[in-house]
Amino acid sequence: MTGLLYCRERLDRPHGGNWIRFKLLKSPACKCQLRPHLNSAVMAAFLRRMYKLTDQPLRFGILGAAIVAPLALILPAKTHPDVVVIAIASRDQVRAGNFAKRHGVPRAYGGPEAYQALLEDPDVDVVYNPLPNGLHYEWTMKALVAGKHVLLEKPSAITSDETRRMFALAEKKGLVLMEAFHYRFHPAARRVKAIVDAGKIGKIQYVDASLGVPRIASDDNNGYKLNLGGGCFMDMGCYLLSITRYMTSADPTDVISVNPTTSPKYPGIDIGATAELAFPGGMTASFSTHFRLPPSFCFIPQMPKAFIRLIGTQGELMYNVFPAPHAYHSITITNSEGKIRTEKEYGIEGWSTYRYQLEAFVDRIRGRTPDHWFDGTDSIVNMEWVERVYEASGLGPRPASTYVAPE
Ligand SMILES: NC(=O)C1=CN([C@@H]2O[C@H](COP(=O)(O)OP(=O)(O)OC[C@H]3O[C@@H](n4cnc5c(N)ncnc54)[C@H](OP(=O)(O)O)[C@@H]3O)[C@@H](O)[C@H]2O)C=CC1
Ligand SMILES: O=C1OC[C@@H](O)[C@H](O)[C@H]1O
Repeated sequence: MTGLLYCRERLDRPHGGNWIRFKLLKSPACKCQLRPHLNSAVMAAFLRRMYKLTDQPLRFGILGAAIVAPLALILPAKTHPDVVVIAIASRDQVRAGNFAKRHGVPRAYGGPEAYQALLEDPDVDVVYNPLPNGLHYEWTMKALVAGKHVLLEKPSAITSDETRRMFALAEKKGLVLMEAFHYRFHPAARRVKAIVDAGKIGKIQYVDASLGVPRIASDDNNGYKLNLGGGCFMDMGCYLLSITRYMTSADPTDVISVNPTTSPKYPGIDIGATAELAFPGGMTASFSTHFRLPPSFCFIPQMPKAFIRLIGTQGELMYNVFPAPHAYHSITITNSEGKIRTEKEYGIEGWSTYRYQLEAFVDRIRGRTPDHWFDGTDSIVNMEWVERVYEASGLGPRPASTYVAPE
């Protein structure tokens, strides 16, 4: 790190405010832009670390060599000056070693006791839990008992009772626990919320939201396994509930109908589902989600679908590609006269939804006020309505964890 030089340039942002861009001149690949109010604190931490003074960055450990881990944590961590990923644990020693090597993670725990060994590593401050849904509760509880903050993948658990217990324990232990609904932290989502909150499309009467892919990975994907908390509404429907609740600032009051698509190949699993839910004030929401969108005219593969459309008394808003706005998105507002306006809000260059999420999560751990935050109650309510959708679907509940946490 010796001889690193920095240059600062001030950038004018289209929606007000200035960003300071720091460039590590010897490392052109590592480029980050920092929010003005964080500049001094983050830069100070960065410099202290560089000169090997006091502040340790937060040291993350990952449970399971999950496919999503590089996208959701490893890559975002590279541009976060206060985060290092120091450990990976996998049930398989070779997988742990390969993951560590590929992603430059210094410690690899492998074998049947690997997850617990990572939790007992005193150098790990924070645990990222991207295990299959059915294991979220057990390993989050164990991580909290071990005194670690937890970034927990969505959906938070199998039942709202599990979610409630996890957040209660986090609170009791003074630890930060967050469900990784990354989409919420991106400026595009925040812009949509601001438009809706400002009443630009009037009072919301109807929401149409969809998340589906032509074919999710392989047949042995955990999404198809009931014992691991699989199911399309668990995996993708939870986003639709979450974004609808977030954008409308309202929680459902009833499940009107649910129609799951099933296959004898995957007992108890919805490979897709449509659902209609009631909200206060007569608002309704229609959700549609699919692991395998059927081809159009039986042979033309469908494009992935990922949108929320909010219809209000004075117009409507369509937010397209809400889970990955950093890759592409559009926010289209149609007013009551039929005039159409499209906006985009890409935020900081190179920052994905996951990078924004990491920023907020770390801010929270460090005692700063994140730009956006949502607490355990939000996750509990979301889980409650995922459960209710399954009850109404006829498929019944996903099997809850059998793990019994120590008193
Ligand atoms: N935020 C996002 O954008 C995304 C979030 N997710 C969420 O991340 C989580 C993981 O997703 P998923 O698709 O399952 O990821 P993976 O299929 O990659 O599985 C995650 C890891 O769980 C570990 N594992 C532990 N026990 C089991 C078991 N009995 N069977 C299978 N794997 C096991 C494995 O690690 P090992 O064998 O190395 O120990 C595996 O790599 C889910 O909660 C999902 O909802 C998923 C995709 C995107
Ligand atoms: O979180 C997710 O986002 C994208 C989906 O394709 C994936 O199945 C899901 O787990």
